[in-house]
Amino acid sequence: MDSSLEFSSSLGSVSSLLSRCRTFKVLVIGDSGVGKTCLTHRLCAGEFPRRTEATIGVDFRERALEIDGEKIKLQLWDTAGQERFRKSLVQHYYRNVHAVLFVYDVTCPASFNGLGAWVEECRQNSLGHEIPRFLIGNKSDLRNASSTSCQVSQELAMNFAKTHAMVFFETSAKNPLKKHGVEDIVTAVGTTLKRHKTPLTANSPAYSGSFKVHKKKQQKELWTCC
Ligand SMILES: Nc1nc2c(ncn2[C@@H]2O[C@H](COP(=O)(O)OP(=O)(O)OP(=O)(O)O)[C@@H](O)[C@H]2O)c(=O)[nH]1
Ligand SMILES: [Mg+2]
Repeated sequence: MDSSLEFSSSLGSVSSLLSRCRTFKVLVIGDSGVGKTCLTHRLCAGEFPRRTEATIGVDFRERALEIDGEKIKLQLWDTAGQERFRKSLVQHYYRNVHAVLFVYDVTCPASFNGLGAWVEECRQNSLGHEIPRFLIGNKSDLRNASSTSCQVSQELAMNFAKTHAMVFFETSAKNPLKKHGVEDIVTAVGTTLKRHKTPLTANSPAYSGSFKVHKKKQQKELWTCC
């Protein structure tokens, strides 16, 4: 081979190596209507979607970030909360997961009480205890608007997080105050994963779009609510 050609092709592979970054699969689970889609939009695009529909199957979103000089990518799997839209995909959700975000709605105690079932689903799909878990109470902007009897206290959530070895955050995908910013979540997940020693997917293809469960007929949205 021509030596100049050889040199330029090896330069090409070096630059492609440099542009690769470790990609981590982050599963986002929780009851329907807690705001997983809005939250992942906020984490990845920095905005609150004007309108959402119940997720069918899974939607993929990516967020690139830099931690201590290393560029990494979080590949967020925004899963369907409704059983009928997720059941055939559950095993795919859990394959090669690097972290899990458990989301509930702070103004909907039912969604908090439902967390046990999500922890159980993780167990049934052999999610190891070494996989970092994060508990996120969403819709904190509604705390002042709803009565305290219909809210999940931070103390209760912190106890749950402690029992299940989760890192706890409360935030709002709609109106994140600086104090409860979603960037803190991104940084915490990224920092934890960067340190983590699990095998990583390097150079994995960029995911975007969605993977739908086949629907027989269009069904109306069903939000769990208080
Ligand atoms: N006030 C407020 N509303 C929110 C917030 N996040 C989501 N919502 C609203 O909650 C509803 C459900 O949000 P989604 O993100 O679609 O819920 P989901 O968890 O993805 O639901 P599934 O896809 O069915 O599992 C929508 O009407 C959102 O506008 C928030 O932080 N504050
Ligand atoms: Mg959704």
